[in-house]
Amino acid sequence: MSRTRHSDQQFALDLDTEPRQPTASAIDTRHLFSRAETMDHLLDQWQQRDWLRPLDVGFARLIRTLSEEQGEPAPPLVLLLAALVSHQVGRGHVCVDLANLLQDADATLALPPDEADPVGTDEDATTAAPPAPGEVLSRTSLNDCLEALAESSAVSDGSLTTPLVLSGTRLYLRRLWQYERQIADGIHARLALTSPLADPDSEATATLAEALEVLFGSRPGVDFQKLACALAARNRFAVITGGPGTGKTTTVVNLLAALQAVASQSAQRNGRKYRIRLAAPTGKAAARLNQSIGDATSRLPLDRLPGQVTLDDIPTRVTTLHRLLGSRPDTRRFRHNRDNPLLVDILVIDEASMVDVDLMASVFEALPSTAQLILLGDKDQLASVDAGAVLGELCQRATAAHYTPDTAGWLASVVGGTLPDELLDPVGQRLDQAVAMLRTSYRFGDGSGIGKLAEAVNTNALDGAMLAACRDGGFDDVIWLNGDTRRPATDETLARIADHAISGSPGAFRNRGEGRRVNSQLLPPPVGYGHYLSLLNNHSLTEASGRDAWDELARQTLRAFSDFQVLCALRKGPWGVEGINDLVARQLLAHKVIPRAEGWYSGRPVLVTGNDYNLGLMNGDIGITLSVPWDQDDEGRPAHTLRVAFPAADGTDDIRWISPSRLQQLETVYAMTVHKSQGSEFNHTCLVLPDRISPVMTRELIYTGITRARNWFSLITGDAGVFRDSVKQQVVRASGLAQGLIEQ
Ligand SMILES: Nc1ncnc2c1ncn2[C@@H]1O[C@H](COP(=O)(O)OP(=O)(O)OP(=O)(O)O)[C@@H](O)[C@H]1O
Repeated sequence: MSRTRHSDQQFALDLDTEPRQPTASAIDTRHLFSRAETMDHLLDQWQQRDWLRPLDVGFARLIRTLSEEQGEPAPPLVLLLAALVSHQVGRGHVCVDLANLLQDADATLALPPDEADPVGTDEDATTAAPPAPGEVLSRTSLNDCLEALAESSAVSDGSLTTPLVLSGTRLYLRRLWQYERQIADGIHARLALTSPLADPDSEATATLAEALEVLFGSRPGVDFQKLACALAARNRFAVITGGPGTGKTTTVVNLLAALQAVASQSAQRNGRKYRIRLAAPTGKAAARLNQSIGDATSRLPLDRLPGQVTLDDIPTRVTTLHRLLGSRPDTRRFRHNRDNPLLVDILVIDEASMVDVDLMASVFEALPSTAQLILLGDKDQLASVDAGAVLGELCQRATAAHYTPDTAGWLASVVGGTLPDELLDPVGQRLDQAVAMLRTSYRFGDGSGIGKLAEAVNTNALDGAMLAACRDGGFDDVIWLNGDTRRPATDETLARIADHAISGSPGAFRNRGEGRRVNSQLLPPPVGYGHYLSLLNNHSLTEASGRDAWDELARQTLRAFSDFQVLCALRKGPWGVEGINDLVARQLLAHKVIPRAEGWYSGRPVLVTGNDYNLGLMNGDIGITLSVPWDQDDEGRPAHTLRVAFPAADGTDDIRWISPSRLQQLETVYAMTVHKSQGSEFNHTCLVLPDRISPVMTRELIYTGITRARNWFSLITGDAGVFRDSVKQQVVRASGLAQGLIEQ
């Protein structure tokens, strides 16, 4: 069978086609797999019900057109699978594993969606409901699918430029297959590079061991931070994963200091230090890392390290990945790529769980082939918004480590100590030897409810005792405001959320949240949004105040705003971000702490929802609207105007003031989705869960929501059972990255 190469441009056609007019005829299921028109009709009906996006159906249609142009009409089964793989990509999967799809289509596809019209209750009684995807797929088999795909000119194993790629039983959109390959190749090539540090008897290894001894000292048992440093130093690609406060930042700063010590002693490098860059996926995450990197760097015992390592050798500026790679307006292509690589020897990416396959592939493309890449992140957090779960997949085996005897021996000579047997594996894979998991949280002490609750959620151990402790004041730092009511009245609960959002309900915490110490520091009691608004409403600045004074007020207000954040699982409805934003704004207006509840007003907090390269704003940036006296009235006197204050993008303490009229994509942010909160941390976080479960409410989502709280966590549920049930739901994203690394 001949196959023709299609240009990439053809595949990039705008697939977001207009939906076709509804067709009233019933689907003749006998011809589903023999007539493309019948399959087309079925896909149309699924689209009309919002089960599929126009993009998914458009993609299937494009394949049909391209195949017909080749004189080889695509089998209807291929059209079906094309639409479904596109649907899955929209849900964050990199591919569809056909074996899983055929085994349990409903669960794999989450179709029909819960909120859609139930099948069989079509409003138009003359129209029979279309069969659901699960029912359609039950009429075929894995073999049929593989055969149909093998015969289609739209499919190849990737060696031809076809819109679909089949790898084993995994079916990909070509673009995503390419990203995955690029990542796997980049990792594999780096893991195959030999380093002088791999030789336990080399001078470089002796310097590394000496530096690690200075930085960490020796302690009984395994020091996982020291171990992580050693492994990451030895490999050109490494992952350090750990929950909140397990010392990822501390570890990486020590690692960079140790590597600079090795570089400065290396004859090969002639004393040249490494060029190091630090990056994070969002501005918010970059700003947070800036702060903690700065703190950790200032504690380095540089004078005791081997070599001449100075503060200048450890970068403290963290940039966003988009900025690092050189994003350009109106194109997805970055300035830095294979032809124009980054000038860097070591790149550290924090919050790597948020990086999707597309962006990660761009990182590998822009990195020089020998540059070292270190990923930091929490493997248990929600995966990226767009397709892929790169960090999660690379860390699949992190808990049990799987270190080989060779790695264990090397670690013993560099780090000291003996690894426990349960972390050893004589047949551990190459990647395992470059992954380290930090296991002790220094942020949450032993008594911390936030730490305990997060762990219980993560390990699916949310038992009655834990729920009772949250409900009945068993912890200093956790409250479940309405945990005593199984199914509270919606109005009452929403009113409670509104009150809580203003005050933070310190009275509901033990001792009103007073007198609590964390790491011997006395904490102020928990607050709500009333806190930052009172700062804003009671300042004493005037027209005569200089720009510095206004900058300082903005800084303080932004800091105070980050002391509290309501997080929602959902976007829409009364329990979602939209409903809660509206609810809180109305309550703040009723308390007269904001002048209006809609449009622009002093005190309005906003979240940027799309990158704006011209303004230098990134998706996820948060700003606060202030009334500033920088306008002039008709007589030339100073007049107040609204400006939105954003923290500087470069991680400095500067403030950027932007006129509201210039801001295009944004929303009010009294509430934000847990997804959007990734990479951020708030002193007090309130997680709102709705009154019924939905597929988006998963263990990862609840864990991410809880771990956004640094010191205080409150939970409000529309139905108590939803909390427990969400933790039982776990989503595994289909991808072939881990498999690809094994097969290389
Ligand atoms: N080995 C250690 N001994 C004592 N304290 C530590 C140790 N490692 C880290 N810490 C402290 O724990 C806190 C959290 O550390 P760090 O910021 O490095 O963790 P992280 O994993 O990067 O945190 P996050 O989850 O917020 O990104 C810091 O105050 C740090 O000083």
